[in-house]
Amino acid sequence: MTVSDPIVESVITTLSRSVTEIRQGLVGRRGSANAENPSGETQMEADIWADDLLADRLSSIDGISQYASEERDTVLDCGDGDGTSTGDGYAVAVDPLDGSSNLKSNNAMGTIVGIYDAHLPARGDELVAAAYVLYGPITTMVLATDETVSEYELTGGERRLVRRDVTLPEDPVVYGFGGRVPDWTDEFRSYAREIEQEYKLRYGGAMIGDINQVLTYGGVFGYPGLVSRPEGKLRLQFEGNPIGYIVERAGGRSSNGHQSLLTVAPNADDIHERTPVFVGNDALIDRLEAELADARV
Ligand SMILES: O=P(O)(O)OC[C@H]1O[C@](O)(COP(=O)(O)O)[C@@H](O)[C@@H]1O
Ligand SMILES: [Mg+2]
Ligand SMILES: [Mg+2]
Repeated sequence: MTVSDPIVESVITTLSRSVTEIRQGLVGRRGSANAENPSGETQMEADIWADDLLADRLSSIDGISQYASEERDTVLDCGDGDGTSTGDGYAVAVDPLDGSSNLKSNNAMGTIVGIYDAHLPARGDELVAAAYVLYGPITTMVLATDETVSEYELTGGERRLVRRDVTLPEDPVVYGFGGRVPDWTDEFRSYAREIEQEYKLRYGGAMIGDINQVLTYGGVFGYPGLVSRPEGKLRLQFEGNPIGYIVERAGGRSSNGHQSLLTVAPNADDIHERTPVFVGNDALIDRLEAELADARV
């Protein structure tokens, strides 16, 4: 199934062709690079390598004007004119390897790409498409556009549609929350205590693995603001917005605890801005926002 927007289609085709190589290239790159990314986290060799590979390929696509990623300080200007609303192309924001600390223990990881019809940093509702790749026992991709959400299996550079019109199951089954429990706020802890009585825990240390559980079974994923770090851990441009877009297109909700992630105005001076992230079935996000609202009054 091809995407009607040719620039989005080119990005998705390029991503699909690159993931076999990324997957194979993880072998031998499981060590730390002895460097920090702009968020102050230790980079793995594979983080830097996957970022270089995707920057090279995505920035040379006709119609892509900016490339930004979690692993580089500044936005790369690819200066490409075309017929998009900014007049100079779409911007791609990438998490080249999501959950790369799982490389050491050989657990799930992902790649996330958001395609914005705006200059970065941008609001999530400027996304025209977003996709994630899950490196599990098999490699899959979930792609959301304004039209639909689809799941593909990726092999040998090809993508094969396995699920069309993906929607969140109505009856939630799973939950996963990040951060250490003593570092949770009282309000979030009381929400979590209720949720854990009702649903099954699924938390794997890679957001993409956990999000795919929620999209498959229904439920809620959250990485909350912490007492020691109220802004949370995940990044708005590279993680919160694309995942919020995918889950909302699949019929669920996203939130920073108070409003849809897609309506958050980004800090123009900080492409690496962090945000609390919550996504899942409507009712579970409504309950969360109600609980956190109590903390504000
Ligand atoms: O180790 P923690 O605190 O549970 O954090 C895990 C979270 O951090 C992340 O690994 C952050 O993403 P990166 O690996 O891309 O930095 C998420 O995938 C995951 O949900
Ligand atoms: Mg990540
Ligand atoms: Mg990453």
